[in-house]
Amino acid sequence: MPAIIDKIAEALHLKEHNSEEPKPAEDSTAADDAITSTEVESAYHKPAFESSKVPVIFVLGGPGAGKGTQCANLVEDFDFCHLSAGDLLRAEQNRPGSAYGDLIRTYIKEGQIVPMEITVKLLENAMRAALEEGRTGEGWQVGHGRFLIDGFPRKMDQAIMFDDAVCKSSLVLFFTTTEEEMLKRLLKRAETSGREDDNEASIKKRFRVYKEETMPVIEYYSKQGKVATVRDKVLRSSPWISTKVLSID
Ligand SMILES: Nc1ncnc2c1ncn2[C@@H]1O[C@H](COP(=O)(O)OP(=O)(O)OP(=O)(O)O)[C@@H](O)[C@H]1O
Ligand SMILES: O=c1ccn([C@@H]2O[C@H](COP(=O)(O)O)[C@@H](O)[C@H]2O)c(=O)[nH]1
Repeated sequence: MPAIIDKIAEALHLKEHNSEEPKPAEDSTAADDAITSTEVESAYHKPAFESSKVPVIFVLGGPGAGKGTQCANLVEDFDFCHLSAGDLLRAEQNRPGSAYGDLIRTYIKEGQIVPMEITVKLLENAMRAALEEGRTGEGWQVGHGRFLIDGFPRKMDQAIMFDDAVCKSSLVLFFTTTEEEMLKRLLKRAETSGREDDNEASIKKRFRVYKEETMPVIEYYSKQGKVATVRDKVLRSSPWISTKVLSID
């Protein structure tokens, strides 16, 4: 089985892994029983969803790296609910009566990152709605579900807010290719996408924001051993075939 599937299976608790095995209780002393203020605080500021019941996989990569394309494959393979942060923002932008429509439009056109409170709330609401839908399938039962969150977190503040307040992420799938290739793909996509940011000026701004704001997020999760990278040379050999057949380095 290719390594990427192992990583996903582990994130979905389908696979045995040793790192978080509960340790058998040892004889305790009064000192051992003391609780720290950090423990008390974290008990009162729990994320909305528990990662053991609701595994979340972030999907990151530059604009046009193929995140959305590969997510569609993973949905079929693993029964994920796929939430694209960009799609949720565009839906909110176009929702009649939205207080944030104009703000979101301006940020997207400029390739800037919308204030985190808006995006994190949209994601939390969408997750809650999916969990309450009564969906069936692998990983789905009352209070349980599995999510692929595409194009998020784009910035460190979002990553921390989501992990703390919504759900601790289990894995980051990182799709990477050259800027030249991404530009070519996005200009091609522009012929049909109707996206206001699929034009050369916006794309260049998105590349800059990606390097300055999103790469540090990938490094942050990488240091935690949570990143699985899929490189373009692997993707290119089978671009339309499920990630199932791909390997990672
Ligand atoms: N491996 C690939 N080889 C060639 N073209 C691809 C490949 N993957 C995706 N594409 C095409 O490139 C374009 C961008 O892909 P996609 O929308 O999946 O990227 P994305 O990373 O989700 O982009 P964005 O962040 O801008 O939403 C699409 O038109 C898609 O059909
Ligand atoms: O967390 C996010 C995700 C996206 N945005 C804005 O949306 C556009 C388009 O995102 P795609 O993932 O390419 O659909 C992005 O350039 C940002 O402006 C965001 O602000 N926060």
